[in-house]
Order: sequence, then C-alpha cells, then structure tokens
Amino acid sequence: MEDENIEEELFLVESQLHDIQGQIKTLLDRQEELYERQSQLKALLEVSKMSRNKSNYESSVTLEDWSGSFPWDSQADDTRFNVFGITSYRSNQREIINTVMSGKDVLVIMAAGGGKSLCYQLPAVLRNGIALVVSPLLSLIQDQVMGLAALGIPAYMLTSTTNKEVEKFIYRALDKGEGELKILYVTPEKISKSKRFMSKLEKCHHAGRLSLIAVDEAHCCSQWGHDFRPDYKNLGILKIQFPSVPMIALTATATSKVQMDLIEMLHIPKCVKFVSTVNRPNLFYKVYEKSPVGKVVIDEIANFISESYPNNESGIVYCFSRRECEQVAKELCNRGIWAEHYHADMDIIAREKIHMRWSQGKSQVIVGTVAFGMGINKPDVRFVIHHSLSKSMETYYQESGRAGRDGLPSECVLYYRPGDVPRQSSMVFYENCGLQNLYDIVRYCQSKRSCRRGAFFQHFGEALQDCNGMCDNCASSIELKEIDATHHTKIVVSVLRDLQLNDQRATLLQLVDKFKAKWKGLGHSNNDVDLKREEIEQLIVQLILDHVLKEEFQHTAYSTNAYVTLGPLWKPALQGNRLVKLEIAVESSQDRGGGGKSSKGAKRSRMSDLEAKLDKLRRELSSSSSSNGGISIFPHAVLSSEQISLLSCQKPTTEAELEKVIGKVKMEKYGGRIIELMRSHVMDARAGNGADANKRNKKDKDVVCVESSDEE
Ligand SMILES: Nc1ncnc2c1ncn2[C@@H]1O[C@H](COP(=O)(O)OP(=O)(O)OP(=O)(O)O)[C@@H](O)[C@H]1O
Ligand SMILES: [Mg+2]
Repeated sequence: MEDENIEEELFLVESQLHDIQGQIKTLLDRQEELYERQSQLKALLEVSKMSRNKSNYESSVTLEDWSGSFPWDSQADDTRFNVFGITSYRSNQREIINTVMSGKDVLVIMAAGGGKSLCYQLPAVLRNGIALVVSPLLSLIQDQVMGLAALGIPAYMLTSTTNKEVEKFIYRALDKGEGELKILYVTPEKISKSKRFMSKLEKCHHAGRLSLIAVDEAHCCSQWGHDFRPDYKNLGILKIQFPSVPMIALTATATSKVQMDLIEMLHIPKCVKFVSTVNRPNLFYKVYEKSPVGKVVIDEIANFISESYPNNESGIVYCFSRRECEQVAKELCNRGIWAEHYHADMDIIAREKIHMRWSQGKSQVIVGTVAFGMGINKPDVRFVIHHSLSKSMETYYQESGRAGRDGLPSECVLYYRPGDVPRQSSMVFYENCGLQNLYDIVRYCQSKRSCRRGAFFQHFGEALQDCNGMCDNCASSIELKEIDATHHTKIVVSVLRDLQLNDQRATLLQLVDKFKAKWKGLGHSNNDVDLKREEIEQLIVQLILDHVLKEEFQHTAYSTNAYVTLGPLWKPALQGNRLVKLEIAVESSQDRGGGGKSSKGAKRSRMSDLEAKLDKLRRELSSSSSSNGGISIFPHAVLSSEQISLLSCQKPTTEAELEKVIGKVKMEKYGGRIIELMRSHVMDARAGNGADANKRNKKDKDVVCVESSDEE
C-alpha cells in the first residue's frame, strides 16, 4: 500500500472514530439524565404511595417535587406580581425558587433571557436577612441594582466604585443589622481580596442574617467554560465558611464537564440541578447570502433595520474587526440609523457612554466586535445581525442570544459568504479545536435545507424540538436546485494538484480564478453547469468541510495567510469516484433586495401608535427617576416590552385596571402618568372615530354606522 493510500484510509477511520465518540458522549449524557430522572421518579412514587396510605392530610411534596405547594406560595405570588410586576412564572422558575426557599443548594442552567435573576431575587426578598450575589461585571451589577431599586427593593453594590458613605451603610447593615438592605452585589474580587468584607459577612452570618448566596454567570468558575475568571475559583470559600446558607449558582451555558467542575469548585455536591433547554423559541434565525461588495451589504443591513424596525427598536451588529466596526457604524449613520461602534481599542469611559446611550434607548444600534459581550443586559434587543460569521456555534449562540431576552419575537441574521471563511480560519487555527469549531458554524451557514435550530440542539447534545417555522430554512419557500458538481470538483482538485507539483499554493480567491481559467479552456457536456463565482467559492468550502481539500496557514510578519490545498480525500474526488452535489437557491426577484430580503421573518407585529407613546413615556420616566446612586434607571425597568404590549391591548384607564397589569409598586410610582396617557389616547381615538363617523355619515347618508371606541 502506498503511504498516501494508508494516510487516506487512516483519515477515514479517524473521522469515523470521531463521529462515534461524539455519539457515545451524547448517549452517556442522556443516560446520566435518565438515571437522574429515574431516581427522582422513584422517590416521587414512594412518597405519593406513603401519602395515599396516611389518613391525615400531609403535604405530598418531596425533595424532588419542587412544583408542589409550599407555605410561602401566596407570599411568593404576591411579591412576584406586585413587586416584580411579573404575571406568571416561566419554565422552572417556580421550582427553583421553591428549592432555594427550602434551604437547598441549587445549580441552574437556563438559556440567556430565561429569567435566572428572579430565581434568586424573589427568595432574597422573601427570606429574612441579606442575600449576597456574586456577579462578574460592574456593568451587570449596576444594571441589576438600578432595576431592583426601581422596584423599591433595597439593593446595593459593594465594589471599587462604591462611595464611602454607602460603604459605611453596607458595613453597618452586615455588622449590626441596621438600615434596610436586602440584596448585596459584589464582584468576586471582594470575596478573595477583602478580609474586612469577609469578616463583616461572617458577623452577618453569625447573627443569622445571611439569607442566601447567589453566584451569577457561574460558568466563570470553570477553566473549561468560555469565560473563565480567575477570581471566581476562590468562591469555594463561601460554602466552607457558610455551610448552612443555601447557595444558588446560575449560568446560561455549561456543558456537563463545566457543570461537574462548578459543583466541585463551589463545594455544592448535593445541589439540586435544573437544566433547561437551549431552545429560544422566540428567536428567528436566518442566514443571508452576503454580497462581495461592501456597500451592498451595508445598504441591505440599513434597509433591513429601517424597514423592519422603524421605531428605534434596539439592535446589535457584530463585525469581524475593529476597523470594520467603525466603518459599518459610520455607513449606517450616513443612511440615517443612529449607530455607534464599540470595540476593545476604545477607552472604558467611551465604551460605557456608548453602552449607556444604547441601554437608555437614545441610540438604536451598537456595532461591536466580540468585546461587546457579557455585560449586555438589555431585554428588548429586537435584532442581532452578524456582518461576518462567528468563530463557533457556541459563540454564535451566545451573541445571537442577546436578542429577545424579554421573550418577544426577535431576529438573528447572519450574513455569510464563503470568502469570509479564510479570514476567520487564519485567526482560530492555532486554538484548541479552533478549526473544527469554525467548520461547524460554516456548515450551519452553508446549509440551505436543515433547520437552523436543529443545528443548535445537535451542537449542545439536546433532543430535537419543533422549530415552528422560526428559521429561514423551515419557513422558506425558496426553490432549491441540486447541481451535480462532481466534474467541477475534479477540476478544482486537478488545479490544486498541478500547483502542488510546481510547489505553488493558492488562496481561496486565487483558486477560484484558476478554476475559472481552466474551466474556460476545457470542453464541457451540456450537463456541466457554468457556476457563478460565489457558487465556486461555496463548492470549495464544501470540499474543505468534506475533507477533499484542507486549509493551510502561513505566517508573515504582519498576518497569517490561509491557503487551500489537497485534503486527505482528494484522490477519489479527482478520479470522479466521489459524487458531489451543490445546493443552489433558485432566486425569484422578491426574495432579494431591500428590507426583509426574504419575506418570512419573526412573527412580530409593528409597534402600534399606543405602544410607541408608551415607549416614549417609559424613556421619559426612566431619565427622571433615579436609583440609590443617583443614576437614572433604564426604560425597561419602568415598563417591560411585555407590559407595554399588554397595556396596549387592554387599555386600562382606572387605577384598579392598571394595577392588574403592572402590579402595586409600579402603579404607585408611575400609575398617574400612565393613566393620563391611556385616557388621552382613548379620548383621541374616540374623537378620531367620531370625526370619521361624521365624515362617513355625511357621505353615505342612508348608511347606519356602528362605531367602536377601539381604534386598533
Ligand atoms: N416569568 C417571567 N415573565 C415575564 N418576564 C420575565 C419573567 N422572568 C424574567 N422575565 C424577564 O426576562 C428578562 C430576562 O431575565 P433575566 O435577566 O433574569 O435573564 P437571565 O436568565 O439572567 O439571562 P442572561 O443569561 O442573559 O443573564 C428580564 O427582562 C426579566 O424581567
Ligand atoms: Mg442573568
């Protein structure tokens, strides 16, 4: 056997082994889940039998049945609605809250925007004493504290920016139980570096006033997580010092390995684990073909934003480089969209200002690099656009997941062209599994048939769920054509082999040129379709994914260049023994160009006149209200988007009606202004309808009109 043949077979065997290992891992994870569920069900069954046998009534609640009834139920419901303004629990929230209230340690894995904060904030309000919350970023902490203050909950933060007076107040509260303090936020550095703080906390605990400990963004504890923070690894001390205080660790993404790591590092081996799905049913995922002409891409993005989001709805555009960020932001501004750039080269004050303007709804779009990351807590981001592809499925899931954290329909659009692949691959090839991770997202982008959501389930090892037509491939009516590209592949491979024989190499773009030149010089049968430039690029990338070709990298003083060379499976492709199919969209004119580009999108209705008025009012109220530190609060803390749509449907005009929608606390704070707005809106609408009716009556004297007071 020739060396090359051996290598080829070895590669095939290795790639099959890799697949099988992936399947084994998925099965083992599933087995673990089933074992856990099995023991839960057995315990449930036992207790249910026991309770049936007993004549006197006893709670049928077991350690595992966290959805049963508990003594704090009515108080929890009252606080949920009247203080937090939340109408009903989302999946797992109630169970998690009950577990914490029962004094257990808990690990919560819940998708971004799933509502993790309520899981520790509500018990913090209900339990006696002070809750300690560890969170990694100042901006996240500020956001939470402002939001809680707006709800009338005494929350404070103790960080490097806390002024002396507030610090004194906090220490007195910890030390002597003076003053009103319910939730205290700190960064992990406080735990690891401040002996003074730890001794005050000790006193607080000793006096029985430490109600619970929450570790938010807990994946930061693990080196295997995507955002490891060294100070997080010292948080294990908390459980050692305060073993009787319930600890709740929360994160949006954690593989089984990270979960095990967290449990070990935080010393919570007996914690109750709640793992929710990665599915974000309100997000519509789509991939758009990206034009090679930069201006066209910007035009399309600008049209998309201005046509789909004319009411200044917030969004993010992610770009590949800092320079691209600045250019895209500038070009969007030139097209009338208030966009600002954000990247790591800017100083922290400038970045904070931009973040703040956007959070307050003053600017519409942030055009950022990956540096615009974890601190984003804005719930009503309606669209996340990727100007270039991300480096992995995990990164894309997180970045796109910043859309729609309030649960309302939102869009995630990725602009893809195969020509962008080498830019990313030359950045990630040196990372552990960097290329493999990149090729996973490239596969996602190249696919024109498979459900986008399905790709996430597969990636995170979760069972498939229905997409409900919430991705372009599931919703699309675009016709696809399958082209036999076996002959084209032969030519690509032969071009590369000739180059290799002459000790030459080609980049993706050069390879396309060489292919075109060779294609022209050859005779073809009628079956050989003449491919467009982008289609040849698509074919070459597909061949890289299928190991017929591969990428190689060369460093220069200033950059790393990516070249396309022969991959392990080039021989059968050259011999024409490998059938290659290429999927191409048959475009109709309405599928391309301006605005939505594709007619299908998130099932989102335009903001009504009343919703726009309420949105304006919440912005006004937010800039005139202020939290503990005198900082103005965010508009979404005054009224959430969900509350705005409820108000616009129900149009309450009395205090009692309004309180049913927004709860007591917000009613007391903002009720007057909201009712004023609702009443004047309803009056205007009646007057409008009356005027319309008069006009119509004049025109059609014989027709009797029955008018409704509801104009929408
Ligand atoms: N039961 C609920 N009903 C309606 N809205 C809710 C509910 N629970 C939480 N929310 C809202 O959902 C949004 C996201 O919640 P939260 O910030 O707690 O998400 P998260 O799970 O911590 O997400 P992330 O991982 O991005 O930090 C917030 O605006 C919050 O008020
Ligand atoms: Mg959170």
